[in-house]
Amino acid sequence: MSEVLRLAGIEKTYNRGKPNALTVLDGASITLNAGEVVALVAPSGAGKSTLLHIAGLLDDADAGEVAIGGTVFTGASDRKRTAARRADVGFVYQFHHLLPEFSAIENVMLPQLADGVADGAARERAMTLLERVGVASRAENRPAALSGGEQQRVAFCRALANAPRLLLADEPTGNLDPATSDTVFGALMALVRETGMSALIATHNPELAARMDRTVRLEGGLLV
Ligand SMILES: Nc1ncnc2c1ncn2[C@@H]1O[C@H](COP(=O)(O)OP(=O)(O)OP(=O)(O)O)[C@@H](O)[C@H]1O
Repeated sequence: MSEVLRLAGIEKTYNRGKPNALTVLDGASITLNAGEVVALVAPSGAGKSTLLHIAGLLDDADAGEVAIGGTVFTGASDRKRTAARRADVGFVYQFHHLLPEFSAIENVMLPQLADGVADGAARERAMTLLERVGVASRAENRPAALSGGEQQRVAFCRALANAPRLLLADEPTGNLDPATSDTVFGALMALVRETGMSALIATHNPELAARMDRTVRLEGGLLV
């Protein structure tokens, strides 16, 4: 099976060499194969966000190897990392981070336009994604006019707009009430399964974790 993400022996210490140095990752390793959806569980402050940022080439590890689609990015130039991030990785955060001055559909079109997709094609793909998660009727509204669950669904569509092979999500429904979280998470999982992408999804919710293929726990800087 083809490998989509490999983290090998990742180490990260904040404030390295200072009295307040804090080692967050101390040899964390994981491999995600194509189509695999993995729950990342950890106590607050254990380093989930740090790990996801390193996996998504947003932050550098002190040691260890990050490979996406079999290409190793350790020591790669910023240009190469940015290109890989744009082409291969979709991010979803606890808060949607949609651009407030653009409509829902424009938010989903923007990453495609930045990638050189023509306006018409970008609009069509955005609409298809919004339909799949049940928010097509709100496409022309700005984020402020949408409910929290709707905003988060639009954020999922934006993360998947460029058909990345890897989705990294940090408590993607952590901001929603339990019932909404359950439905909105279902919409995300349906999209992920349909596209066959791999995903690493941080969650505190054991019920959501149980809906993924397996769970890894971040403990003492290691993934177990
Ligand atoms: N830039 C930074 N400089 C110094 N310390 C940091 C920095 N970023 C994070 N930390 C610390 O590293 C630890 C891990 O942070 P991180 O955000 O990765 O945890 P987390 O598991 O995502 O937490 P939560 O579930 O609460 O969001 C925390 O103790 C945090 O205070």
